Amino acid sequence: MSIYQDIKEKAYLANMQLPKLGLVLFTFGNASAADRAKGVFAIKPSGVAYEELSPEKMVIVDFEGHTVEGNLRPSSDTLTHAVLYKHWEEIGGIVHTHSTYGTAWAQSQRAIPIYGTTHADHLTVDIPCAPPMQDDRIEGNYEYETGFQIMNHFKAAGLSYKEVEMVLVGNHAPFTWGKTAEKAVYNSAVLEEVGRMALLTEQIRKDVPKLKEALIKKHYDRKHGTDAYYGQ
Ligand SMILES: O=C(CO)[C@@H](O)[C@@H](O)COP(=O)(O)O
Repeated sequence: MSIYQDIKEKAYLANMQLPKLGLVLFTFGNASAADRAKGVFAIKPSGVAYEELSPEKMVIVDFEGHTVEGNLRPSSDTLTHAVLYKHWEEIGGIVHTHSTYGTAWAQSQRAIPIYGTTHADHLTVDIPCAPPMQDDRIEGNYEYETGFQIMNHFKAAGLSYKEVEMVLVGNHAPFTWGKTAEKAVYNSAVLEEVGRMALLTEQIRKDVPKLKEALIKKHYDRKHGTDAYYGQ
């Protein structure tokens, strides 16, 4: 048995949640799980249908993006996962999907505005949207540069990856993360649902105001503050 069996199982289970939750169609996404002590992560092989996956098919990659174990080609998004694991040291899992509503906001190059308390239960800010990649970086090491596009946007916007565990990449799609792969999957589902609600909200009322600061604070603190009684 592989010395990486634990993260292979975790990555497999996280990937299998994506079609179950309606977050991917065909092979439109990937999940990974990291083992920080060993300096590696397990990720979905590229282009393999979810129903054909098994823990053994997960590919083990180091934080530089080099394959360490596995016979299949790792996901085409592997270098983006590697960059985020390398620089954001408390992440244990990452998910990338092309879920419909999240991707529609990303394609529109818009952050998802904080309109309601469902959003505020998870975040105190809009779900950020990193700008689309510049042409020269698309021509270069695109997936690696995508990782930096995300990190640079967080830095410029003064956001912490520990507090905001999700992002849209303009013209592309969502990425989410968390301390575990399971949490990264949860965050993908939250992003999708909050994105759906925000779109419907704007359709019902074009000039809808953002949620009041007092309600943002009340809802976020109830779930994440010092006397939180519930939460992930
Ligand atoms: O971003 C994209 C496509 O735009 C990829 O995430 C998606 O096709 C999945 O690719 P992989 O099968 O993981 O190589």
